[in-house]
Amino acid sequence: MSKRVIPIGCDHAGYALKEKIKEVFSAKGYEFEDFGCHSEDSIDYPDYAHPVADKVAANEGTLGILICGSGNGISMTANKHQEIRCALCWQNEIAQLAREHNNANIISLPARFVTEEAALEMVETFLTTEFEGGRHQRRVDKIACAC
Ligand SMILES: O=C(CO)[C@H](O)[C@H](O)[C@H](O)COP(=O)(O)O
Repeated sequence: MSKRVIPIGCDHAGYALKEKIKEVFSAKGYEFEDFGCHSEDSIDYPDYAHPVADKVAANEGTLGILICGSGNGISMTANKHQEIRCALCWQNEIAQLAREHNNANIISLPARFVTEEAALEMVETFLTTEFEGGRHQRRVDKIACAC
């Protein structure tokens, strides 16, 4: 799966921002695999977070995007997957550090608490920032547990 293809998902609170992200980043050459939801009708975020997490987990090097109201429920769900490091981000430097230090492979955005402009900046940063490795690799390796 090309790194330019981005699995994306949301709940009803994140629907409008998901559509904006797709519009803006499609124009920049990214493609999206959209796992829904597809309207602002109330739904349950785990039903949309798990498929995105499955897709990212199955395709090493792929980066995904999840969006809900607070960003919490959707990231909690994704982080149940062993291979997923989903980072809840609310400002650009957090998104940068999520990639540089944590090798996060999904960004979680809190649509009800960030501006559209801030969210788009975070997505740009997340998709274009590389993991630094080194001491951070050692720490990331320790996240996984056998429990
Ligand atoms: O925690 C959440 C899931 O990650 C989100 O904030 C949801 O979007 C939120 O709980 C939805 O709330 P609503 O009152 O059902 O719109």
